Amino acid sequence: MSSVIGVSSLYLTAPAAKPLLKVAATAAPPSCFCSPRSGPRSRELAISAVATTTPTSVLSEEAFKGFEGRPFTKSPLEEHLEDVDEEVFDEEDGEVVFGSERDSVDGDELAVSNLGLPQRLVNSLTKRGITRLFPIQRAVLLPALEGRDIIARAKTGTGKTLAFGIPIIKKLTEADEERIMTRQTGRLPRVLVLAPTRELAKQVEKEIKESAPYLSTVCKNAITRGVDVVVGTPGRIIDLVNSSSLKLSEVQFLVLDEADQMLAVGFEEDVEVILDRLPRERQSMLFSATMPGWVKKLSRKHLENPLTIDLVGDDEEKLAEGIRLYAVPATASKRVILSDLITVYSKGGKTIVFTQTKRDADEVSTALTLNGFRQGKFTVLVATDVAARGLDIPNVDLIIHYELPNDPETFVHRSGRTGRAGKEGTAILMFTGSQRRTIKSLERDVGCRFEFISPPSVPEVLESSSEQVVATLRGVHQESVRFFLPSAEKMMQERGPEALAAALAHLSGFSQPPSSRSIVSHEQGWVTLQLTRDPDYSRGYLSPRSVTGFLSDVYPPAADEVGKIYMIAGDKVQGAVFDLPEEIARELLSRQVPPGNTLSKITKLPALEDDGPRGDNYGKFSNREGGGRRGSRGRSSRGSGGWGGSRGSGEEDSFRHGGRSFKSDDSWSWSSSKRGRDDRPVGGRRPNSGLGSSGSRDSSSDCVPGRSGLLASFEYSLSININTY
Ligand SMILES: Nc1ncnc2c1ncn2[C@@H]1O[C@H](COP(=O)(O)OP(=O)(O)OP(=O)(O)O)[C@@H](O)[C@H]1O
Repeated sequence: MSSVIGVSSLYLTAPAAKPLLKVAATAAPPSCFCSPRSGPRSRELAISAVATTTPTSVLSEEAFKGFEGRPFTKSPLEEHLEDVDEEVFDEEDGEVVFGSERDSVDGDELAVSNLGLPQRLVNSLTKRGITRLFPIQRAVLLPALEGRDIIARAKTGTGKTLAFGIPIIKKLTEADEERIMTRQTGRLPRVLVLAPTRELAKQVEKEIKESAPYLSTVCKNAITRGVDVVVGTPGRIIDLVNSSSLKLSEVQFLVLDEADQMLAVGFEEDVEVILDRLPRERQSMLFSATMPGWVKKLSRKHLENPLTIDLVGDDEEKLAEGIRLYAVPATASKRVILSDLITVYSKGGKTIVFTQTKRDADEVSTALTLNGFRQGKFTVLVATDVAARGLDIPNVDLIIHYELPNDPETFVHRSGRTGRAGKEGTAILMFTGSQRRTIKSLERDVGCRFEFISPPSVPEVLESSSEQVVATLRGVHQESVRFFLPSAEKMMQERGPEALAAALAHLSGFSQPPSSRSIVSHEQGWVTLQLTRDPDYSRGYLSPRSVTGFLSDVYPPAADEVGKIYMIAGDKVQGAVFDLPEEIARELLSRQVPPGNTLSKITKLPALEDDGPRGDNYGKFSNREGGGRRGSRGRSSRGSGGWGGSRGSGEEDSFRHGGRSFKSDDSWSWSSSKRGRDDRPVGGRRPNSGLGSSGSRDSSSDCVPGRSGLLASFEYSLSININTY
């Protein structure tokens, strides 16, 4: 987990060659400096706000409004920093500010009303419930107001949009107020925000519009009417520039949102063309989860002396806090398990189910529908990875990875659709037996831990269904209730509380008694048994063959009917689990078993041994440079070392995984032949295939208005199953 747990401060690493650090220091207790991150390559400074200056740039007083009363004196640590040997810093990376999402500042220092922001901006932020800055917003604000170019990274859902939005809006608003500018029609845009997908572009537009309704922000149209902020995908922006509908000559602020994703969806050329056409005098901010070679090259060429702000770091968990992680084996009947997971874990709230391809999304959403999930039980969006990045749908409670993501970034972004803006959420990974090792890789890459759970048992599903139905009943209108009162009273007289229980059972979809169900295959009418053997009584290890032998000794029909036998993982226990038809299991359990053997019906699966080669594409696809396995490369020895890692732009997309070395193209045919049993399509589709093969252009088409519009837009590329109460 995080190496900075319990340290509520920002960490600053600075090149000693640039010692002019100015620190708004609240002297941090010495313990703050004892982070394990301290190492030969970095020095850390605990501060509550940081600004840097170079000999040629002077901090404007304005930038520090709201931080009055905290003089810019050198802290003892800052003085120490100035004595630090130059060699310990990586000159190439320039100035880097590390921090943590856990950073907290007491008091009202981060209250938006105390930051010297224009009153109009404060009012609209407050109206939206945004009263205090989040850590990334705090970290970006001061250097951005100073005019620095910035490269930044923070976890999902932590408010990156307003991190660049607030300083830019402040500057635009003040410029307008100073000039008492009449809002000319036909004025040219001063801000250009590039986003990798139209959904994300639309969302950024919405966020800026709601924060500064007095500015004119457009996603694609109305440009001729005069505009302050233009947000779009590179493809769309290029089209507009080429058709002379958009002129970039007045752009003062450029934002590249999800820069690494631009690369992944094939926008690199468009981005470069656009950047070449922008005025050189401008401020640029680049947000990126990873730093593949292309992004590094881009920032070297187009950003000036950028300040890097990294609130994720190499060692920390890459997921936002507040996301509970579960992994559930789904050896068969995945869709049934999916339905049960949603029932039990969504608690009636919003769920997003991620699949890898549109076809799978279609199938899953159809299956959910067929399973009767249009009864208003829950709200589910089934989506491919195109929805994984950036989408800010409020209050999503549950993410289900119906199929394993191809790389750690996709996992982080999919999961990050919940647990946003400091809220809690749950992400569940469905895996098959052969994917157990991939989960270990994922844990290592993302720096997270899964709790392994069993598919929900029938009683769990019943209980959750009942709770949800009860919650739904609370929403039934009094007027309607009135009509049913006479019948209810009559039933209560006849059957007492049972009458209500029957109604709940029916509404939960359990009019018929629930039959037993295997927790391995989830098949109805089957149960799962566990056999364990005391090593003192046995010669040699338990194996599937010896389990069958045991069954034929105890009750031969059981040996004939037994399903696939899974061995329990670990050296301590010799055991196996297997499915049997309910009747046969009952008979078997009534028989005497040889001493040292224990046979029981189970409702939770123990950890099982791997049972074959990986059945997934984890690590085989990735952003062409930045994603994939990086563990052993460069200085980030763990996790997404693409950020600041040493992987050069010239490297090919080959990476090691689990002892095997893949090259994307070669590995495809290898994987195609292996994947049949996984019930997934074969062929050379990349993870973003929801966009189509020419995904980048598709994604740059028109934006869709509003939240409902946003969801509706997925109908072009994704399947949706949205149920509302
Ligand atoms: N200071 C704040 N206080 C409360 N809510 C905020 C604040 N800043 C942003 N938010 C809200 O938090 C949510 C997440 O913000 P945003 O979409 O910018 O996150 P993000 O970091 O860009 O996430 P992702 O990496 O997934 O794209 C949004 O609904 C936004 O309105």
